[in-house]
Amino acid sequence: MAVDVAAVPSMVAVKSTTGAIPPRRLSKEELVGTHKKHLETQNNSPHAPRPVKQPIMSEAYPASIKSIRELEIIPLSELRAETHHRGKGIIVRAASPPFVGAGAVSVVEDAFGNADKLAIYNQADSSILSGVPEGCVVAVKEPYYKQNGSEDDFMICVDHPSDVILLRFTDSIIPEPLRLGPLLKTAEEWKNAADQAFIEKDFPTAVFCYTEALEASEDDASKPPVHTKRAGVNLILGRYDAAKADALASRTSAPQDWKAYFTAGRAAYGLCDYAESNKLLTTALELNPTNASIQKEHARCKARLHEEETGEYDFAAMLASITPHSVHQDRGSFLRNTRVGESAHHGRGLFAARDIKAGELVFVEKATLMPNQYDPGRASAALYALMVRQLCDNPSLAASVLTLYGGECERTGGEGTIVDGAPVVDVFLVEGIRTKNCFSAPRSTLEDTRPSLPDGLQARGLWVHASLLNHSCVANTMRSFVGDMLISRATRDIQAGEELFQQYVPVKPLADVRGKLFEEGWGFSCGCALCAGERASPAAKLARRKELLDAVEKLCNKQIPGRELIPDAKIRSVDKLARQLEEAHEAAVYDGIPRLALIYPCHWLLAAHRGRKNHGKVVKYSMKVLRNFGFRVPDESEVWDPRDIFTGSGNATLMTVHVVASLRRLAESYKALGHEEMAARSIEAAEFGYMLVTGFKNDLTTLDK
Ligand SMILES: C[S@@+](CC[C@H](N)C(=O)[O-])C[C@H]1O[C@@H](n2cnc3c(N)ncnc32)[C@H](O)[C@@H]1O
Repeated sequence: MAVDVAAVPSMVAVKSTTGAIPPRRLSKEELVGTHKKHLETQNNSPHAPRPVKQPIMSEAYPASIKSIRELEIIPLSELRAETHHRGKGIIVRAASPPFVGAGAVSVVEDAFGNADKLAIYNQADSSILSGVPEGCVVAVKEPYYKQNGSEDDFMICVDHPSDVILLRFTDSIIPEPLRLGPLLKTAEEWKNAADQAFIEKDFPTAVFCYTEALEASEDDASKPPVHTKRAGVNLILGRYDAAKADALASRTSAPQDWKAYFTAGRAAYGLCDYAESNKLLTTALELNPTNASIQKEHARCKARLHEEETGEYDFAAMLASITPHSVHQDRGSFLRNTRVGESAHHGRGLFAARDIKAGELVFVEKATLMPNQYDPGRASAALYALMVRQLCDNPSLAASVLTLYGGECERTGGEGTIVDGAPVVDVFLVEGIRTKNCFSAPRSTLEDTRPSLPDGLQARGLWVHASLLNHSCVANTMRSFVGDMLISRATRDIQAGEELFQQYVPVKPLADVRGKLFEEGWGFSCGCALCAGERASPAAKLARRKELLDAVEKLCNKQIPGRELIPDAKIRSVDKLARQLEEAHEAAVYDGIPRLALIYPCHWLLAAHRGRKNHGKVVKYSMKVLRNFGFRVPDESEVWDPRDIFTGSGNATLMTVHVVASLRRLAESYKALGHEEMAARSIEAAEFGYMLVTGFKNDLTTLDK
């Protein structure tokens, strides 16, 4: 089932019945009656988009880490309202087809003749439980029972996908009255049913039936072909861990084992484990050296290993390959310039594994998870849904994803472990990790710098390596995107062993506004050279800077002039405010750090003088803009080398596309003033800066298009 996502509002309403067994609940007939009406609506619009129920963190509760076999099985009649039944479980049979919306809602019955409603959320569409078939028996671990509207209307609400398990028909835990007995008897019958489901493209059912075939099989010799088939279906479903395990289980020590190694190699490739994939494909090739499919996959894998090793990418070709339907790049991640270590600022951080020169690649990382969803109303929910799905489908992901910082979210320590055959996935932890670690990414940063392309649409993604970077407003790395590839370059020379930082979000000019953003969004107080430096400035000075910046913004309408002629009087007014603002930056505090509040007025003056072809003034204000970003430039336009600003400005510079734009204006005016050499140097510096911003060498004229 396609998951088309949008956030779903919470329906929680804590009622007076909290903790009590409800005196009355809807009867089975009432439940079925209402359910049928819902099903009729569903049947009228079978392809309606399926929303995602994104967790509400204030309602967080941990996923069960117990096996159903450790829990006390209770009847539905013992469920208490608004209660998490710790230490308890229920076993129920679906007595209706599901109503499929944000979750799958079914009428269920237990072995004691009770009926109730069961709502299962957050199941991947690769799981049968995303649409609980009528007649199947499920166990719900440590269920939560909630009021659902009217006084007698309740439902069992399962948020964590691992809190519900589909029981095999032969499972001895199923109480007698719920037992149907196996629908099919022999392994052969199950295999045939699986083959049929496969033909009908019902892959989750095919996996279920192949699993039953393996369980029903009485001789080991008949199992390898079933493993081979289940491996193939798991590969289609993107369940790469299971596909690899099945493929390896299908080996028989015969030359035909090349198929097993080939499938296992493709599964390892799907997990982006190219070293493992290479090993498996090499073995496949040794067993079947002339097979063209293996040769092709092997060559592809080698190309990924080459990228991982060298950091050599054809970024322009990658960009050209992007279409609205395809943003994912088949590339390896180049991470060897960096290492993970303990940060003095917070938890883990990334460090330079060698000296890295300004402009060099720090790392290039393929997204661990990034849905092709750029709709602002859906991008976050899509990433959340993908994270949950992948953690269910590929338990090996837990090692990198679930160890990421999750904010205040409580952990039991059991997250990611396999219980009752499935990984424990706590949706609140997943959401906590998403909010603290995800990045927004345009389809391409280069395209995003075009003034004529103002859509500003961004997907949300998770890059597990990049998310280990701590924040600094004056970061020594800068990220850009080509599809789902994150490119990180050094904004200045970095020595081996130095901690690497990135800006989490564009930095706000006023220290208090900026600080609040970090505190509220990520729970930290920034200690970078800029923030620490500005803390030494008294509140009265900050208030003065705010007042003056407000005045300039109001006077100029927060716009930047184009080529139009701005009246002298207005230029003089802005100039006066800019000088006062400059005076409100104490020399002792701001020596060697950016003066962000001055960037807008200087940028405005640069543009206003450009409109009047006042080239000397354009040079002056371009240099001021650079200075205010923290770059070391002389006060006056003497002979100097703009190409040195990235390496000779200390460790407190701030890099954005506006630096590039100012360098271009500088070049233009130097040229108009006849300083050809200075113009050429400025252009070289602008090109270098544009490479930092966009991730690779690009033509500056894109900024005019
Ligand atoms: C994506 S994580 C960064 C990696 C993190 N240090 C870890 O151990 O996984 C984001 C969290 O790191 C912390 N953090 C990031 N930059 C920081 C800084 N400059 N100072 C203090 N804490 C910081 C904040 O708690 C933030 O919510």
